[in-house]
Amino acid sequence: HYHCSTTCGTTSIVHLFEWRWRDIAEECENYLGPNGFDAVQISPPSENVVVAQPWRPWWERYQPISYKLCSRSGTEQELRDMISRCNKAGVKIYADVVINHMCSASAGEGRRSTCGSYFNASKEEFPSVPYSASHFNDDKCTTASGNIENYQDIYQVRDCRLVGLLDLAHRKEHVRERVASYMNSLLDMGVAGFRVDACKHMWPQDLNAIYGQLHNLNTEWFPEGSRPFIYQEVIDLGGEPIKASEYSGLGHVTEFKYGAKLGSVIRRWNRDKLADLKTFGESWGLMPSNQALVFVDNHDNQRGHGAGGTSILTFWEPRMYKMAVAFMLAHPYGVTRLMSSYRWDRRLLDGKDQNDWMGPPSYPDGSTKPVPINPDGSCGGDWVCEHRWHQIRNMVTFRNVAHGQPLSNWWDNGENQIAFGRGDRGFIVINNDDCTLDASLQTGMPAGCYCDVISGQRTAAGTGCTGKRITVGEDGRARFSIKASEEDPFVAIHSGSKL
Ligand SMILES: O=C(NCCCOc1c(-c2ccc(O)c(O)c2)oc2cc(O)cc(O)c2c1=O)[C@@H]1CCCN1C(=O)/C=C/c1ccc(O)c(O)c1
Ligand SMILES: [Ca+2]
Repeated sequence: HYHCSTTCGTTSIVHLFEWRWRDIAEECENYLGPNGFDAVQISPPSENVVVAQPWRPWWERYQPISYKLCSRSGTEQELRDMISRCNKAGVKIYADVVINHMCSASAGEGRRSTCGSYFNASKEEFPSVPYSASHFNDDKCTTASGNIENYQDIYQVRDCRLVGLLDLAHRKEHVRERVASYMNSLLDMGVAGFRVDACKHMWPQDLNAIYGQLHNLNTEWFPEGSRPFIYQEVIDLGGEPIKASEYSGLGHVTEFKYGAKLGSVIRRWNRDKLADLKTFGESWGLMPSNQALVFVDNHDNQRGHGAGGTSILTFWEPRMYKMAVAFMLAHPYGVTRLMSSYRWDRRLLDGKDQNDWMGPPSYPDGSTKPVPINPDGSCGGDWVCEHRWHQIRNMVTFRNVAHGQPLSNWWDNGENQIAFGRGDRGFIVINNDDCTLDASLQTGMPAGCYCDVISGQRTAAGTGCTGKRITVGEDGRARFSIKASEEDPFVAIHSGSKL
């Protein structure tokens, strides 16, 4: 209905990176469901190698040992419990699945794994799956080292080892069956979709064969015949022969150009300016909106060296970050994913963070710490919880309320002041100039008083605003005045924030 503040079109995914299953279950019930988040992307739930050097890096979870469901985030039972509780709270679970490879060839042998399963990397033996040497691509790879040496060679990129990771042979029926069985075990538990890791390194035809074996969603929570939502990680910033478009017929694809370009515009690099965003979308070389999974930053490129390079905005630069996230959530392009991070001891040296490998807040034994929620709703410890910042939370609601409405009433000053609406459901004004924005703008909204959801929101009683108040006249116009010095130099109103 008109004021569908949380249910009309839940549209945002939040990546609760490295969170434990028990904390995710709590978050679904206490926060994500009530605030209209669509889904949680969880870290890889499969058993992975325990890396000692560097000590327990975040990327150890991208080196599988088996498809047993025990990891740093918890046990299989805790995973099942979390999925059930989140589904009941109206929050879907999308699992990050690592199916291109197993662990590094140099990971040794023994039981240094999160479930204690035996493996022998040099002999390519993973008895808990089972995989053995014939299930890897050694005979297909043509490089001397067996590793990917040249990203311009599409055969190497698919059939050789990515940084030494044992490359699975998806052309073989046994491997396809094992991978599909792993994904089906998650679907049968109630998972609603997948973030498929490193898709650039797998052949579309093999992925198609695997996806074709996937079950429908569990009917305990989803309508009969529902299919998993799939979004594929393909790091394509141009310059490589492998394109995101090769995968878009199989499911959504991550659009890494989005965060890179948005970061450059908001940082005002290379004379990029906010007014240029009037045409943001396919004309910028991005993929069609209905294929795109978009984000400002992700778990890898927020550490500086990942895809998108140095223009990527992160929680380390909160003022620009909130502006970028607000723009992304207000703009109709793509399916939006929010990053929820932890802080680490960043140590920049010649532009590279020496500690970019650091894992989540943890105890001396390596186990991950819980996420404490403070009385004011922020997170304690080193958990950043960007998704709990009120500006971001309120823009998730904005996106839900504006779901399906077209971009409308664009205005800009030719520099770094812009405004645009979503039909008659929402309107946002952003000042990224060094001077005050002072303008009377056509909002397309019904006349009345609205609360700005960035500087505050409607009071619980719905009688007043805790932040700025915007009056829209009978002609749909409203006056906006935003100083360049404000902590958050942008204003947003929507039909759910009307008094
Ligand atoms: O220096 C590193 N890696 C080399 C540069 C990044 O290359 C990687 C890419 C990668 C990077 C850029 C591309 O264009 C591309 O096609 C692939 O994807 C991965 C996916 C995995 O599941 C596991 C990995 O170890 C990687 C990886 O190392 C450190 C040490 C090993 C892990 N790692 C890392 O930096 C780990 C990075 C990582 C891990 C998981 C991811 O999903 C991801 O996107 C990156
Ligand atoms: Ca591969």
